[in-house]
Amino acid sequence: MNCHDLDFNISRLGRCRIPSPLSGVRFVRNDERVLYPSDASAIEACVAEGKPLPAFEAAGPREQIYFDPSKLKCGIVTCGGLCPGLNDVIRAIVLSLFHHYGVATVFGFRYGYEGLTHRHGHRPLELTPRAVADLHQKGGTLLGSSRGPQDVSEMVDTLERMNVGILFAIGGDGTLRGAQAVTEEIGRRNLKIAVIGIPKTIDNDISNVQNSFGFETAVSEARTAVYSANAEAEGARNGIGLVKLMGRESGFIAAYASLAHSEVNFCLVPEVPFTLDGLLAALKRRIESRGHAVIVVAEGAGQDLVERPRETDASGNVRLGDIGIFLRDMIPARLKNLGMDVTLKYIDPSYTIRSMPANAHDSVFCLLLGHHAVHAGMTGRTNMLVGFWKNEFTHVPIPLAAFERKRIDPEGRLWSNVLASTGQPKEMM
Ligand SMILES: Nc1ncnc2c1ncn2[C@@H]1O[C@H](COP(=O)(O)OP(=O)(O)OP(=O)(O)O)[C@@H](O)[C@H]1O
Ligand SMILES: O=P(O)(O)OC[C@H]1O[C@](O)(CO)[C@@H](O)[C@@H]1O
Repeated sequence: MNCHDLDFNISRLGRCRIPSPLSGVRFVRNDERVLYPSDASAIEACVAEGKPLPAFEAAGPREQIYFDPSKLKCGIVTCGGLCPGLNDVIRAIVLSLFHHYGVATVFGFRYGYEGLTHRHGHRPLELTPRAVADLHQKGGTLLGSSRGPQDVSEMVDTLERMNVGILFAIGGDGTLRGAQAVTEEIGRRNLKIAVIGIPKTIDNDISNVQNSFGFETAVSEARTAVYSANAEAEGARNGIGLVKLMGRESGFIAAYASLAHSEVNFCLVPEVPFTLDGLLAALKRRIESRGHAVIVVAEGAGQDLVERPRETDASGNVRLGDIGIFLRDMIPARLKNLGMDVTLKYIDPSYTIRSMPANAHDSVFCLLLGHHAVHAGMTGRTNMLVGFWKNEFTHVPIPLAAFERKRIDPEGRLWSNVLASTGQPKEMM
């Protein structure tokens, strides 16, 4: 992607026309920009060529809004896998709409995009401040979620019939592509409906978004599993603790959990290929010298080593082979052939982690994401998501976020840290 692609104008429904009551909003932000990228050479190149520096629009409340709060109805939908903080975001949107702007009608569409079609018969929930009061204390999503294609035209029919002015779509790259398809259909019908995305991915793999909500909770829960794996490994002769964590194409949870617990000896991520022989040789050396080892593997790592189901899930995401089970079975068997008996304990906390309530930091993050989503929607912005970049909340056009995954740069600073703490991956090839 050319860095100038980021110097954009966010889509808007039209000119702002209604003075905002901004009852509870303390400050109003002008159209500031958050520079991208932080890479000095890219910035120097822009300056040398006389081009404007690429930037995201800063998020925040504006002096004028597009919708009339007294007539506005909004909808919220959650799609894809669970993630800590989903309920916090739902609650933040409802409370911001109500308290900051005086919007009283918010529908919660049930079970993902299914709830926007009529054929599944899911009736929307009415989300009042009272209905969401304690929501942030629970994991999961009040609304339910789903995968699988839905008829976009039918979804827009529902929005039109229910007179929804802003749809908030909370989900991963699939959900965001769906939100874009909905926006395009809205445009074809010339309707005044805004669609705002809030990126949800436990894998932290949305492009042009520095951090996504739930990731920090996931890392801290993953660290608990790594502690247990380490205790099990140290408690046995030739003990190995093996932990599998989520991360289909991006190994951020595995990498950060490894950094958070520097006892991890091998961190295997999708971005860095390895061979079984290389891993076994390094593992054997480690156990010979220290008597135990801890391995963290992301679910998408080593896919060339395992049998893959040749299937997709309902949304078309490729199903992965189970690298955790493969290593659990292969490591003791192959090390035995090499003359070493080991005791391996396997921990897969994936679903436990992603269904947790958000930790304190993620709760704050979700609250602010929800508020910024409401501010953006109220001004008539559309086909965008609320991002986070250089510690600023930003407006990111959906096409810049949903079509290419963010992945670990193996040569980058994070990965250098992983190398420094494990000292292993390069010799495992
Ligand atoms: N191009 C698209 N047009 C319309 N709907 C889409 C499109 N791409 C994905 N969707 C829909 O978006 C929903 C969520 O997609 P998906 O199941 O891939 O989860 P996700 O949002 O990527 O979250 P996760 O990160 O948990 O996988 C599904 O109902 C899927 O059918
Ligand atoms: O089992 P499910 O619900 O389809 O979700 C699994 C996937 O969802 C993710 O958590 C992304 O949200 C991936 O890491 C994982 O592969």
